[in-house]
Amino acid sequence: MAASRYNSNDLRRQVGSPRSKGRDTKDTLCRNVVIYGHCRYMDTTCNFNHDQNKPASGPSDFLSKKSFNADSPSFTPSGQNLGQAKKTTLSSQAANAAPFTPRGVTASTQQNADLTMFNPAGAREFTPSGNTQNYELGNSNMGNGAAQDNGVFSDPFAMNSMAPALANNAPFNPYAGDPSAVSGAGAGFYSSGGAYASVPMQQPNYHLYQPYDAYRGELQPWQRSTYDYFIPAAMREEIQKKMFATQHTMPGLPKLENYHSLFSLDTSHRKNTACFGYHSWVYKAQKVTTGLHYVLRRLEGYRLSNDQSVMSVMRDWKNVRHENIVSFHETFTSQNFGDSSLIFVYDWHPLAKTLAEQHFSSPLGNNRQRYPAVPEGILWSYVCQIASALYYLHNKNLAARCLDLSKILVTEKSRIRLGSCAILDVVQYDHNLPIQELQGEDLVKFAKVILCLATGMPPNLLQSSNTKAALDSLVKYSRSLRDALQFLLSPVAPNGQPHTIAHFLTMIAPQLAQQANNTLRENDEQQYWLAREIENGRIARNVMKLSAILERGDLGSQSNWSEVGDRFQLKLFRDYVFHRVDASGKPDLGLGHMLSCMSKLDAGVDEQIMLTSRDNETVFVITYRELRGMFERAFNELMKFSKSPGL
Ligand SMILES: Nc1ncnc2c1ncn2[C@@H]1O[C@H](COP(=O)(O)OP(=O)(O)OP(=O)(O)O)[C@@H](O)[C@H]1O
Repeated sequence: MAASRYNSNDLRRQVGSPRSKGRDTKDTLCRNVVIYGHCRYMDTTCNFNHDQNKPASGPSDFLSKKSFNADSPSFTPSGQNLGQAKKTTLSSQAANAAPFTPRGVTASTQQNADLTMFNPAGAREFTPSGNTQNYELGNSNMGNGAAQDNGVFSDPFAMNSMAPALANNAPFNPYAGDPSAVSGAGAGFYSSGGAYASVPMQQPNYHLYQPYDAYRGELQPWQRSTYDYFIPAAMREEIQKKMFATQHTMPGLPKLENYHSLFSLDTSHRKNTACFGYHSWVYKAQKVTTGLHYVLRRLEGYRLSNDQSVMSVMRDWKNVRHENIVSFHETFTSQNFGDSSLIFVYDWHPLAKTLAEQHFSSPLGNNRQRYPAVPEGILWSYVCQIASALYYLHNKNLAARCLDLSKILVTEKSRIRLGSCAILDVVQYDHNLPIQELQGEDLVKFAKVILCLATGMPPNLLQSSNTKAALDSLVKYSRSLRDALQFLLSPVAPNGQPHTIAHFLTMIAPQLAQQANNTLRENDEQQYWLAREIENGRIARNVMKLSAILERGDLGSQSNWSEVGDRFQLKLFRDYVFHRVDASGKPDLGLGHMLSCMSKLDAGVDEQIMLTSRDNETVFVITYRELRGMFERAFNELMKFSKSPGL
């Protein structure tokens, strides 16, 4: 077994100052006297000889000694319970190790570690100021436990790693704060390009929880702790609502050949036939073969007389893919609604609203009410997106045709998609109609959509009033917006050339640039939250695995499987991570502790933790690496008994 089981009483006995070796030191000249001329402990606790005239005797005289190690007198400052660290490496699996673990330990062992932590301030006096002695660097024991545990700890202050570079005997003081001295002292180690320029980079451990910088808002500490780990509540709510909307079902609707679980999306029974010349109904449905969700638009009572129209629409529209157009997939007829219906299948965009619903509180019908005008920033966003979609379609020799407030979809804040494309190409099929004419109509319809939103007039109200007068009334909007609408409404330029969407795009180039910038900013923000959720997803997976292992009782022929062997330590680890209590016995629900422990488990770092059984009778000192091995073994064992693919 990787970890050792100890009795907590044994451990407690180890806490405290290590004992002196009881060596006779009064003949040994105190090194502080040699280096500094005096020793501040001479009248108190230092037992060494402070009389320089008295000849040093015996082999312990440090002047004749080459090595500088933990046994040297001046490494034993009184008042600090550093004691004399053993030169031999101390394994984490030895019972005596835990209380003396100085660095890299977790909260549970930190209090004890404070006693043995190497304190640069406290050691200041031992910094050699002259070239009076050679350090045996490769062997040096700083008294801070850095060399413990077979190199498990990497101590940034340990000098072992610098030994080759400092072999030229130049004393190196890591606390001197003098970069030039560093490069001078260890020329082979540091490049001449700069004192720290070539310090070998430590590779980050990619498995540890490393979210981006903390949320920058002005929040209270208790709020921050939540915001620091998860996506904003509003964003999460929106995504959850979308998932919820996708799962909606409605009894009583027929099942079609390829689609089932229909759900009506219509918000009203009053349907107008203005768009297609037929009543149309909209359903969300799931495809039988793939389980994916789609939107079906049904034209009620439509009799297909010309197969040609359907063939040409399938050919032209099936491969139209643009971020501002609702993708069309297929069209078919159906008798399952009790009539002869023509059905068009589109992408499903959960929580989509039409522009009319968004700004005019649909249904429009014969609505003659005026609504608040839409702010110019949003209008420009719509203009740029619709223009981009039309540019794509016109370049493909297609026309949108169905540009209507009740058929353009909005998702999120102002994301636009042209919906119901391809329908008019079937129901008003005329292969002799010149496409340029339809594209010219697209521009005028486009202008009218924007004009409706800018004036707050529903389409029927706008139609009955003078378009020019409506345009002139837009005094609170910028000149460039009015010019853009004017351009779209006039079919030809003064030179007789027809206006095209390509010309229009050059006209609104500054707004397109602004729109692109807004999109990039949103993209950056989403990347930020995505990065955070990736970390959380990884941890959620491990929590699921751990829960699958623990408290499950028997497995195969082994009774109480999850309570014995490696699983026992995993159970104590679970307690350590999730069931902590503070000094007064109240639950400690710090998310930071949980996330950090779970990510260290995932990374299998060499950091040690102390796990204690609930009855305080058993204590384990164990590394995350060892726990990780147990975790994997236990889960793999579990998988052998399972038919499901696992996590
Ligand atoms: N592809 C889609 N994805 C998600 N929702 C959609 C999709 N297409 C339409 N919808 C939604 O279905 C609902 C009904 O759409 P519809 O086009 O019938 O609007 P309407 O206002 O009822 O228009 P009309 O009166 O002309 O039928 C709207 O809320 C719309 O947002």
